Amino acid sequence: MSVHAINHPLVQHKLGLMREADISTKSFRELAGEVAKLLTYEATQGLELEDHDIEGWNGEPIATRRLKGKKVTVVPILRAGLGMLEGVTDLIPSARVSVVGLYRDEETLQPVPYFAKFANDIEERMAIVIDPMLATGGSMVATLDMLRERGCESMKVIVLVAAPEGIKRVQEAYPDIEIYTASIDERLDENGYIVPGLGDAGDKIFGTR
Ligand SMILES: O=P(O)(O)OC[C@H]1O[C@H](OP(=O)(O)OP(=O)(O)O)[C@H](O)[C@@H]1O
Ligand SMILES: O=c1cc[nH]c(=O)[nH]1
Ligand SMILES: [Mg+2]
Repeated sequence: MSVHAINHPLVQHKLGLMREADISTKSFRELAGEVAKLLTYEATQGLELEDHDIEGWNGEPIATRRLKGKKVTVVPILRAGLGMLEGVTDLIPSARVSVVGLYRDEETLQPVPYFAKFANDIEERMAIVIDPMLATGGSMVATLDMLRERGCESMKVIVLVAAPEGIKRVQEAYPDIEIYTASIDERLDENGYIVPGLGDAGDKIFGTR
């Protein structure tokens, strides 16, 4: 597995704004979508192209290229993953959306599933799983397990912030998966929150803090 920490200036600037203690719901939500879009640009670098000959503006043939390869399903992990969805589908408008609902039990830090609805042909698609926070990794691994059980072979992960603990957990369960993130942060605190992190991303996106 490779972890891609994206150091692009726009990503780093926007992530820095998201870390401000008194950020508004509006700004946090907008920035989550913007950073998700920039990370999607990076995560799709490897998509395959094929030759495509067309007739150009003056009637002459032009050799162009278009996307080949696998179809995509984007998989937001509820709730917070929804805050990244539009940023991703802006760049991949034809993607199907498969939704996984999980929350992390505050005491045990274990993921508790409450919803799942996948694209019908999930086994033919590349899944891009999106969630702002990769903390212990429990929610991400549970989601990847659901996808793999349904025959999905090709999976990528996009998170805004990742803890080393979460990366390790995903790496152990799925050695071949690529993770794209705006930052690998220092550690988890005693409550399983990423430090320095963003705080509770779901609450900040939905204004429920
Ligand atoms: O890596 P983990 O330790 O599993 O933690 C990360 C999960 O916790 C957060 O969701 P939360 O449980 O707060 O649900 P929410 O999105 O509904 O707020 C976050 O959005 C991830 O899904
Ligand atoms: O730092 C964290 C960890 C889990 N979930 C969050 O929203 N933030
Ligand atoms: Mg939350």
